[in-house]
Amino acid sequence: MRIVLHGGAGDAPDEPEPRQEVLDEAAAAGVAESDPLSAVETAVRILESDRRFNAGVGGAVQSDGVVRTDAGVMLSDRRAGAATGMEGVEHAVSVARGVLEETPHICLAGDPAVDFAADIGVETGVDLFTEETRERWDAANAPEGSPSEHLTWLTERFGGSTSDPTAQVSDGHLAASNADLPGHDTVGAVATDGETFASATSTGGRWFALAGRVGDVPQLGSGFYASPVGGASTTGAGEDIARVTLARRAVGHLERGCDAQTAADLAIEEFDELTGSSAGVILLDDEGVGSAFNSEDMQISTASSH
Ligand SMILES: NC(=O)C[C@H](N)C(=O)O
Repeated sequence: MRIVLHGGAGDAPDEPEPRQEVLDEAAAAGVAESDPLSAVETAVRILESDRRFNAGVGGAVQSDGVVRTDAGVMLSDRRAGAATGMEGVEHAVSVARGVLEETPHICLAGDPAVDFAADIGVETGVDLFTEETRERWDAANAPEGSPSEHLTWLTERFGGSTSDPTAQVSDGHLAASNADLPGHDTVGAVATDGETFASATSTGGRWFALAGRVGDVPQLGSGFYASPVGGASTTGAGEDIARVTLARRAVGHLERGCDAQTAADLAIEEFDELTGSSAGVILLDDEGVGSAFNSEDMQISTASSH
């Protein structure tokens, strides 16, 4: 088994060493599994449980003061599952796996996704706040009121208009890093046993997004993708990642014959040109690993059992 993980693209983390240790521990636990889907699930679950990452516990808070989690998983044969907008679900990746394995669908959302999680034995009702995220939320003085009343307040904090692509081009780099808690970011993994690739990505989304916002992570081809030649997991400004279907784009470069590093570099170069925003990607193919980002930092870890 071979695996590569990322701990999110964003500002330089304030606790790089302990984060790296957790990433390395997750990679080691992943390669010990017997199939790629279990490898990515096991690795991502460890990261979801660590408060230093924006996934599961420690996830970003939406404009109504709720942490909602999202995840997606995909296999080389294009079976896929995702789950989004779940309150109180730490292990979104396991719900996404459940959607892949147990349903004829590729994505479940909101309260019904939480009910499905409970039905398949994924713990629900978990407090996803940490001391740090609680303090940050309390200091933000969110206004009471309807979603439209939240918009002025959140647009200032979210870092620019997300409905105006021109604004994203001019200040996308700022927008991506502005709102996120430094060093707390989306997590993802890609693994292979030499035959099948599995990709997984999990997140709490972006800080101060409008309640109900769904980013790239549970969108097939944006936050995650796999095909017979390899797999990808992305991180960064989700609206912009979705605009260019970054994970699909990166795997497309593998399909056209690029090695994993060239494919990752090309995908981020194109993303940068098209959106002016910030993102990162990890890729795995038969030969090796690729990773690229245009944010300040993106920690990764790789492990192999042979
Ligand atoms: N930090 C991240 O990677 C956030 C994630 N891509 C989202 O937009 O939901």
